[in-house]
Amino acid sequence: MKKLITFDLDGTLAQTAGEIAAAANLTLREANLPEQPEAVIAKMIGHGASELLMQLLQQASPWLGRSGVADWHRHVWPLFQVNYRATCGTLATLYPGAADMLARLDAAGIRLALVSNKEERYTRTLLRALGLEGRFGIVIGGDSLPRKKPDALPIEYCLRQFDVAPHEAAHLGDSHTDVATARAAGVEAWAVPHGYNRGLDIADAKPDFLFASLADVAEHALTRDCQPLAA
Ligand SMILES: O=C(O)COP(=O)(O)O
Ligand SMILES: [Mg+2]
Repeated sequence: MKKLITFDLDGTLAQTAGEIAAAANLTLREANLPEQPEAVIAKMIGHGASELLMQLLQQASPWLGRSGVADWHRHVWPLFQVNYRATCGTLATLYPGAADMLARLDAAGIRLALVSNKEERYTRTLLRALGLEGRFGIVIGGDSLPRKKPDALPIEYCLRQFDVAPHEAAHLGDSHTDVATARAAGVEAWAVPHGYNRGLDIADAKPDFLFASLADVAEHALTRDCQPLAA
């Protein structure tokens, strides 16, 4: 049994595309730029809010005029922060089985940590809204440490804090970034297919285990009995 499991948030534990798209489209409207469908914005999730705005502006480049994307980002980032602060945690929902999986792992004595690329202030707001405040021994956002996923640092930090060796740990995520982070830190890469991953098939990232559901993750973590989709 693993001693520590680190979890990605968006696309792994929670569906957040709706509230991120709402904040993004309100911001685009305020900036007189064309709105984007939620499905397009969902593919930009996974690198934090600031980078998502950068991608939105790159997409809008035909409408940006003479100012570059970086200038626009400086101008629009304060608006986006106001809007995301207002929507963060209002529309997001946990994927089925998320709360139960975490409770079961916690009860079994497995250390739990949250490693998201979302800025820490939004990460904490979201966890509170989802009823997961206090569930994780460590919460790391994209701006908590000098480097974020796919750098190994956030997971290495958790390993150090809990005094756990890499082979005793796993990272569960929804994206290529999560698999790459797990690899860089030397922990097992676990994945779920229900998330965002830029619209690509997460199986292509070759995680060590790919689970059909969060209930299967708990079953595997506790008994190693569950048959993953791929190994
Ligand atoms: O893009 C985000 O806001 C965060 O994404 P993550 O939780 O999947 O790392
Ligand atoms: Mg994710």
